[in-house]
Amino acid sequence: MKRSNAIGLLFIILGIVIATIFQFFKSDADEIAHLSQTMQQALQVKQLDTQLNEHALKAASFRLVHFDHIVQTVRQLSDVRQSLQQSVQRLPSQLTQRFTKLEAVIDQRIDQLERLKDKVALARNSSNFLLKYLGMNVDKQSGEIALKSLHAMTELQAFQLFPTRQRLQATQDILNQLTETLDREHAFQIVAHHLQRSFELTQDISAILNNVLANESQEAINEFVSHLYAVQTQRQNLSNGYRYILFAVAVIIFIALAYMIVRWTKERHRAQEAAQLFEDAVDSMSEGFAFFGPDQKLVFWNSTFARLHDPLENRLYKGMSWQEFEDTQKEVGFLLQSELQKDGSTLDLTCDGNWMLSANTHMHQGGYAVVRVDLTEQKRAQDQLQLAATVFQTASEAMMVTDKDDIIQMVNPAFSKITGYPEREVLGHSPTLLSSGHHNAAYYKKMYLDLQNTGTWQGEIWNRRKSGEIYPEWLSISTIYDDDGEVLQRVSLFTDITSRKKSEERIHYQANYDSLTDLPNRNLFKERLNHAINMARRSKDRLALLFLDLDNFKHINDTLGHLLGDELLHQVAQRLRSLFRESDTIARLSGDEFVIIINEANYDPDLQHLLTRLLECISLPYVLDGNTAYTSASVGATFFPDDAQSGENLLKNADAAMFKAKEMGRNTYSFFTPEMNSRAQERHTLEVALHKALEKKHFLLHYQPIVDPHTQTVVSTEALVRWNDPEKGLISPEKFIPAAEDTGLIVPMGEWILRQACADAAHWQQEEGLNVGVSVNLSSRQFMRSDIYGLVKDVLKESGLPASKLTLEITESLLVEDENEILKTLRKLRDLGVLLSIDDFGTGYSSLSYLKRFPITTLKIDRSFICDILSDNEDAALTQAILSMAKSMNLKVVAEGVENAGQAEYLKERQCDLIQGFYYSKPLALEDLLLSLKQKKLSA
Ligand SMILES: Nc1nc2c(ncn2[C@@H]2O[C@@H]3COP(=O)(O)O[C@H]4[C@@H](O)[C@H](n5cnc6c(=O)[nH]c(N)nc65)O[C@@H]4COP(=O)(O)O[C@H]3[C@H]2O)c(=O)[nH]1
Repeated sequence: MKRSNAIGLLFIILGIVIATIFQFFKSDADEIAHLSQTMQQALQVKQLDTQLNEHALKAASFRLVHFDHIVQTVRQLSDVRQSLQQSVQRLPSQLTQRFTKLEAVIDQRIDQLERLKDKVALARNSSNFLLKYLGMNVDKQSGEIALKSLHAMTELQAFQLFPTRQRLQATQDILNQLTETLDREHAFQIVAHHLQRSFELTQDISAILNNVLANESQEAINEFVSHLYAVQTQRQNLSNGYRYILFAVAVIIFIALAYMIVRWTKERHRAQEAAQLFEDAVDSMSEGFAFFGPDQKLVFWNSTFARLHDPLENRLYKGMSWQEFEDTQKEVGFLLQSELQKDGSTLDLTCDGNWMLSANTHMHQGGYAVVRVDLTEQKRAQDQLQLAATVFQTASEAMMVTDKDDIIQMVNPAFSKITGYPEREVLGHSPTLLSSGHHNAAYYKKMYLDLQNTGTWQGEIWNRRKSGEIYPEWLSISTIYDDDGEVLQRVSLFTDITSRKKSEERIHYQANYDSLTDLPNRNLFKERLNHAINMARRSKDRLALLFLDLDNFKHINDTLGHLLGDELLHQVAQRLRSLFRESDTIARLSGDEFVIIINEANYDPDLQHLLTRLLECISLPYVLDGNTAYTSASVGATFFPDDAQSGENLLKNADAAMFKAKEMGRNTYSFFTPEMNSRAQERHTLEVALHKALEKKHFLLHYQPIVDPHTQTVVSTEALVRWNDPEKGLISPEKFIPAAEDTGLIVPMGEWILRQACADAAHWQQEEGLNVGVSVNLSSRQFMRSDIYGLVKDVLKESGLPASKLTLEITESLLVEDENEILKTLRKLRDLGVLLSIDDFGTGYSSLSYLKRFPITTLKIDRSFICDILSDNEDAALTQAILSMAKSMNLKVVAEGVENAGQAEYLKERQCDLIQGFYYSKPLALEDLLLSLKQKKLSA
């Protein structure tokens, strides 16, 4: 029997016992209560009986005026007797018998009382009669008789009051005497008769009273009561006995119950412990486990099961049906994939990326044991293993696994590809078969020690391929240890870094060398200079730094083109190399600037001699693609530690000295002196001031008219920037434009100039009604460094100036830069309708072919040709050639720098389209220009 059933049965029995006991006690209590009630009734009977005695006594002694009390008491007695009769019926038969007896006695007693009442009533009537009679007839008789009658009456009454034997005799005697007397006195015979009668009645009353008082009833009642008491006591004792027994039974049951409860509690506790142990054990299982009972309801699941079903979001609950469990899984899309296995289990992929093996076993008692094995890690490991195998097979890095004795166990295809050794030729061999002999024993010893100490080593190593070729590789070795910390295997990974080394070298070269001359560039120069300074500081030597700038290189570049310019630079570098020692550093800083670091240099004549030779060497003719070109150099020289302590300052010094050499007429050298610093300082100050001036808007524009000599009308103007310094007044652009270009300030400055010029021209066009255009100079650097097309488009839109009224003046040097980009931008500008003019035409690159490619509209002949046009045949011829060529190419020509009428006339005669120069007007402030234009004061 199951424990729960046993407990149920026990409680049922207990309930029955308790109910029976309760019933028993209830009936027992009823019975006892009934007995006690009967007893009370019996005592009441006894009490009434006693009262009846008293009433009888009083009645017999004629002390009762009436018999109401007797009647009432008799009635009460009858009622109580009736109740008692009913009560007695439920009592044992012995009591019934006694009660029957009692009833008879009571009946008898009531009879006696009835008789007593009658007798007493008769006696009292007789007495009353006698008294009345005597009272009425006392005068008719002798006093003796009356007295005797009264005496007899008195005696009689005394007897009635105290009916003793003596008094009976005495009363009898008196009555006898009276009777005798009365016989003679006939009139009083009736008295005698009544006295006799009263006497007899009194005797009867006394007899009845005696019977009444004989206490038969009391005896009967007492007997009944004592029996009743005995029954009650017996019943009480019996009840007590039962109580004790029941108490004992209750105690036994209670002890038994307590024992059972304690046992059950212990067993339950043990069962709970066992269940807990089971749950803990199941809970600690790495497998997920859940149990659905025979009713298909979820009874239990462990934490692994909960974790694996995490996406169900705590929707598992005790009592959940199998169907509900499956529906919930579907609802949340728990299973992404499920593969049936041979053993009936399934390999599932869950929506949170876990893999698990699921088996649902149907129990023979019904229900399911649901087991989930988390295979995520295993799957991952498997995948990783597969990945590792794939990586091993497909990696471009060579991999080699050696055992603890340094014997090759595994190599991958990349190993064979790099080393040229197929796997079978290296397995079982030592990696030393790859040794190139490039490294000494110390190198390998260091590697071995590192591996022993840290388990890893990495670095560059040169090995030998099967073909015998030596190559560099980047090798990383790591060690795998066993559980005891002993070396198990070593894994070596290496890549062939031949090409990387080459590209590193290339990158290093590009970062540090000038590709045109193969000389160190500014970067490497700085490094070398600092190194040389440190060395010189240590060895307390002096070093010299030379700054060399080619004279008129720009001109050569412009005239011969940049390819030949480059060739010239290349040849200069070769000449420099041939002049200086290997230990000296020759570097190209930029363009035509070279620097030379001379270690252990002295002011001695040797250095001066070297400098002279340097100048001579540079000024020798250069043959460039069949053309002979000449150049010279200006060289500045400075010394460490005499002139400066740092590389930066040394370079500044050498630069300043080179400027000095330029000032000295070029093709010469100059040694740095402290005064030269002030010049460099000046340039720096200029740069700072320019920044400030731009911020504070200290620039303004002057406009120089461009005149059509044939009509003598102003067709356009050239905008020329001025720096209006609050202290120095107007400063010429030639003094600050180069600095603005060097610092990049030319970009914001040029933007401002273009905006202002277009705004002014739009003003005089629209407000003043002057149909005059404007030309704006665009510096090559400004052109290269900003989005000129976007700027021009915006500015035209903003100002409202027609594009055809804007001419952009560019220099020839711009056209030889990055041709394609420039061409694209110029074409876009031209498409806008803007005119494009080549400034300073004739001074630069003399190939005219670009004029065809670029959308140029105007050529501006440089004023250096105009100024001697009347005296110099060459200038005149060149001007003529430009004019003819322009005409044939349909280009307009502006001659600038025209200072006199002769020049103007000359140009006009040769069909020069436009003229600009002091002859017509100097550059004017806006107001002055407007005034002149309005007054048409432009003709010379
Ligand atoms: N001796 C002489 N000179 C004459 C005569 N007619 C005009 N000039 C001067 O020649 C220069 C013409 O400008 P440029 O060739 O573009 O040469 C300009 C131009 O290259 C540059 N420059 C001036 N303004 C700007 C500007 O707004 N932007 C840029 N990027 N450069 C500018 O500064 C250079 C010098 O400008 P300026 O000093 O204004 O000098 C102006 C002008 O004053 C003449 O009959 N005789």
